[in-house]
Amino acid sequence: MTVSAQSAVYPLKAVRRPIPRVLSIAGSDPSGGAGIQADLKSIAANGGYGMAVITALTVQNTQGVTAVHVPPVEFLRQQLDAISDDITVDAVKIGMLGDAAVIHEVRRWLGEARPAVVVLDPVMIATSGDRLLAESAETALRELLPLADLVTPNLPELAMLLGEPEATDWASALEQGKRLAAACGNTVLVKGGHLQGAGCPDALVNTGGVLSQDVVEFAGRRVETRNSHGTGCSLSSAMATAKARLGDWESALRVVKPWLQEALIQSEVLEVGKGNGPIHHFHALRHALQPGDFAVRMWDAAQTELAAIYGLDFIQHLQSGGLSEAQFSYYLSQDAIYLNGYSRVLARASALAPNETEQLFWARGSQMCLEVESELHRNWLSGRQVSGELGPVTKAYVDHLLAASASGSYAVLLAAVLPCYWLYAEVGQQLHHGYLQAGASDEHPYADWLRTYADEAFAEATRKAIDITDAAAQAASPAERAAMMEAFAQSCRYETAFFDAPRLHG
Ligand SMILES: Nc1ncnc2c1ncn2[C@@H]1O[C@H](COP(=O)(O)OP(=O)(O)OP(=O)(O)O)[C@@H](O)[C@H]1O
Ligand SMILES: Cc1ncc(CO)c(N)n1
Repeated sequence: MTVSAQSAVYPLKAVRRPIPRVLSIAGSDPSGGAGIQADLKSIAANGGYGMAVITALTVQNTQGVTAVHVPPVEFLRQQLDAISDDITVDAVKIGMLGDAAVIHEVRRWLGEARPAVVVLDPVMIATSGDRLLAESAETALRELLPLADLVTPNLPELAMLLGEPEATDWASALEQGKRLAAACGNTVLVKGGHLQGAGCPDALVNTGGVLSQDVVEFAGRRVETRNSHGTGCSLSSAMATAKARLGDWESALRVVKPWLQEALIQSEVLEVGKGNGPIHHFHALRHALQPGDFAVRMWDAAQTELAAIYGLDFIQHLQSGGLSEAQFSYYLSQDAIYLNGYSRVLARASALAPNETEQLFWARGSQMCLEVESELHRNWLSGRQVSGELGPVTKAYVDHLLAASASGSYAVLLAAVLPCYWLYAEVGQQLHHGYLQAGASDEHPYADWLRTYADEAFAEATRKAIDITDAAAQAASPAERAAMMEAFAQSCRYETAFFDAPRLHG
């Protein structure tokens, strides 16, 4: 076998500029879905540093454009020169130009600044059908085409630039693309967005041998959505960015097309406007968890078990006073055994804690468990008939906690230990409240026990334990967070089982 220099197993592309500096010269869309607003999002989402020189202001929302204001061209010149006097521009995307004076000014600037990559989106008419380029400026726009490396017309724009009728099928759109590319001497991105059918293809067309073939097609599925406002702006600025980063148009469209398709698919979550809504440029960005977010998720996950706990005979009879002495004694004895195991697990949390504050918090919790355990023996269990044998639910619950402590993840361990604080505090408060509501009778057989329940110091410790666990979730990886939710939910189920164990095993 001969080994050639071109036979790399995985031919890596040379990165041209890791974070290209990309300038958008375009109009403003205050609704944020098109124009420079879309361009800046698109540039950032595709790994570039975005800049913007505004050619025109539009009064626009997802339903249409109602006014256009083109500021003095002198001011445009100052903006463009301010950028190129100071900053190396790796790529330029040109969008809405408004009128012929603006086009001439941009043309002058391109001739002087000579940016390495120029993408021209020949914007004439908005998705809503409103004009964004004065009719008298169409000739000036045609003359600008040869200064661009890539032109990205939609089908009506392609037809207008050629002075031909609009293509109604993909094959004739590609033929028109070839004619425009040959006329301008550059690459044309022919877009299938305006065609009908299940597919939504795009193609890069260049008749000068720049591409691997004259026509390079990229198949795509049509996304069923009204949210197509600004797809053309987003595509052209993403292409400018990806070209500067990856070095060639084909590599650029290979990453940009799937990105755009996903942005269309996920656009529904944005819920912006009543008309043609924007696409979701940052669909790939995982939003960082904010403080309190994970606590809410855990609380939501605990609701089913909490409802189950309130429905248990044990809890209802403890509240009413009808609970049998045997079941109450079983519960107390298992609680003492459980607390001993729980104390060891909290000591492990203390050992894994990332700082002294948390180390001390769990160490104190661990110590408190042992104190409560001996108080149970001293004050509650000494006069009772109890076996002191390890029950099946107690064993399973403690084993689950020990397994979580063996996982080595502080965050997962905290999620496992939290329900014992949180659900117990919650149930305790409800039981105590119910006892007070019913008149706080001394005749209640479990009056002493119910009085100990609503302990403010324990509620405070519970709040702190929730905050620490929430913070640990913020620092955790997505996989670790999933394991946290699993460990938390499992402990919640054991909390329910623990209250139900006296009925089954007592
Ligand atoms: N429904 C869709 N599903 C998938 N891709 C689409 C859809 N609509 C448009 N696209 C893609 O979006 C890009 C822009 O295409 P389109 O032909 O809509 O441009 P445009 O008319 O200039 O956009 P704009 O709506 O911003 O004026 C192309 O890559 C096209 O394939
Ligand atoms: C400012 C601006 N530029 C371009 C378009 C094309 O979508 C638009 N709607 N608004």
